[in-house]
Amino acid sequence: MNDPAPAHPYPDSSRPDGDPAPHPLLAPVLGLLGTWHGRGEGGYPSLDGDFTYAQEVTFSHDGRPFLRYEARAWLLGADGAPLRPSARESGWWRLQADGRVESLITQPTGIAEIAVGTADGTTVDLTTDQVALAPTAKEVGATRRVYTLTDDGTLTFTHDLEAVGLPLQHHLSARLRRAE
Ligand code: HEM
Repeated sequence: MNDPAPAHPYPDSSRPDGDPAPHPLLAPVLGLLGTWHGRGEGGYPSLDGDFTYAQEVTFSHDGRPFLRYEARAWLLGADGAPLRPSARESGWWRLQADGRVESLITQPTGIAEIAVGTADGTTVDLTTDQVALAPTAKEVGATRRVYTLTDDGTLTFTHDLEAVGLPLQHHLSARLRRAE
């Protein structure tokens, strides 16, 4: 008979002062570690009007020089109550010695992105390097994601989108507060 599976000996941490200690290359993104909650607004010229959403975003690490990234959003009604689940995505942000970031992000809508950019301790700015689309995915050409930590502990997020034949432009903006 097999032994019962042991607990994972290398759990993720979402704290800068936790165990394991973050890898030194994570220095420019330490301020992102943790779980964030907040609200945002979105729209796109091809859509019927704008929308309001809530989002939960988590950045964690296992001591190696990459972040694990996970984001879930849900749409909100005019009264602020949840309407339905919306976009979710997860991925990996690989920190390089010169502050460059290489990220791999996938979505259940059939879109896989590789985005590259920089992290400087306050802002992470990622622009598409490559997009791969599943056969039935919507046509997405590029994105730009900018995350900014402000002095009052807010994480602002903007997401520009080039899709369905339209040029790169605003799709989302949100303000998030740390939940833990
Ligand atoms: C917080 C995250 C996001 C939210 C709340 C959101 C919300 C929405 C909503 C409400 C729609 C309209 C269709 C529907 O009702 O489901 C939509 C369409 C779309 N979104 Fe997003 N989205 C998010 C992230 C993304 C990301 C990361 C991408 C691409 C990388 C993306 C690409 C698209 C595309 C291609 C469409 C279809 C446009 C069209 O067919 O005209 N979205 N999004």
